[in-house]
Amino acid sequence: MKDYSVPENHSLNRDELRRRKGYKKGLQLSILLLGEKGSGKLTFLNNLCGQDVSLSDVDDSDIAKDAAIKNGHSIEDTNSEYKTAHLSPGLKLVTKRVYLNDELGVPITLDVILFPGCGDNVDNSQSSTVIKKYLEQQFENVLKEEVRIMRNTKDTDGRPHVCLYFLKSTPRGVKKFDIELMKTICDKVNLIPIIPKADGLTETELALHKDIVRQEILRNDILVFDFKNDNLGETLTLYDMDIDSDTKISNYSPTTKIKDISPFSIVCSNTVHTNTENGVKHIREYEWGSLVVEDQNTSDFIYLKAILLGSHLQELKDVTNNVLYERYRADVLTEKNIHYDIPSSSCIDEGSRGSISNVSTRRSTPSKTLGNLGMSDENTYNIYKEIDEKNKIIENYQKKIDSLEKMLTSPSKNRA
Ligand SMILES: Nc1nc2c(ncn2[C@@H]2O[C@H](COP(=O)(O)OP(=O)(O)OP(=O)(O)O)[C@@H](O)[C@H]2O)c(=O)[nH]1
Repeated sequence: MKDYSVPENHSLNRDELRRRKGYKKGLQLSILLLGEKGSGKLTFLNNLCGQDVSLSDVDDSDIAKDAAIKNGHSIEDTNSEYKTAHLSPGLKLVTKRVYLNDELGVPITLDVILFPGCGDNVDNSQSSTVIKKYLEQQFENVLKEEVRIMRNTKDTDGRPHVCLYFLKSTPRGVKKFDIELMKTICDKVNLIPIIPKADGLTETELALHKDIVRQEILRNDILVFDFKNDNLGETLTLYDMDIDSDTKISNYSPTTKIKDISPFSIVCSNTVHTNTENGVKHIREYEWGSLVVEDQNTSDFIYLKAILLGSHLQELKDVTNNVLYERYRADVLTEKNIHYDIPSSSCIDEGSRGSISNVSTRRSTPSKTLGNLGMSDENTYNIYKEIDEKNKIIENYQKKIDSLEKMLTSPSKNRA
């Protein structure tokens, strides 16, 4: 497995780093934000995007809604009333597409998915199931599209590439509901736990809460996105930033491993401060003074932003597609008794590293077709039937083309 940490004697320039991380291609990211009401999701989103992301003007063409509704679950899609999720019990689904002008001049399309009401109801027992089904539905959509002759994977791909899970600090540690939900979805989406509103905690409390979250994650076998040996220096270089060495109490250095600072503790704010020198900054004001959200010593916010929109954007997508989806795909096809060859050697390319190791699922030519399917599996049967029919049509056309070609190559014979 490749080690992406920067060797001590070689500092990568920006171009090399961009190439390594595939920074230039595929700058679209889908983010799922989970966490109880008031945990700071929307404020974080505003700060991440550098703009006011209003969720009240969500348009109907949003990516996730159809899949969830088709799935037959009681997700009530909502636009303007998501703020009242607590009044009308249930789980809602809100999606939003935001266009970002990335600071390095590369535009990014951010698809945001939220489930207002998640964890806020008196009875939350259905939330985990619904969200899991929703994620599976996204995988299923891609799988169905893949076997079609005329594929349109771009428009049917609603898979979130990362789930930021907001874990508010409580005197009793992490809530049982949050643990259960993280456990349920962690093999379907790259999970990154977040401690929001870190300004409400003293340094000791924050360290303790980080520790508790880490322990709960380990104890409950929750798979979180694995940053391997990636370090902050590399991540910040991509954002044309260095570790702020001027500051009095910087806990981090360029060689600090990202995995060592997770879960990310963040401070966010909706108060915007614009000045010509530093551009748009967000300020959190207190009686005793103010904090700049984007400052490195305020919280882990700026590191998280650089990771999501820079250094790890492509990797989050690669792991979603090559690890999480491939595993789902292998599971589904095995369950449906479709004997695809699954070689024992791993095919996850070197760049596609992630939280789930030991996944060895390679797509290869199907070794069996229609005749091998269990007839009870109507859906799969229909898909393959459709393929067979389309293949026949193509064969007929091919025959016609062949005979036309023959006519053209021997005109004299035909004329005679
Ligand atoms: N002190 C402090 N307050 C914060 C922080 N982030 C957000 N808030 C405040 O917390 C409140 C709730 O924030 P939201 O961003 O609306 O939270 P949310 O999770 O989107 O809530 P819902 O939309 O109701 O699900 C707002 O008043 C924010 O200003 C933070 O880092 N520190």
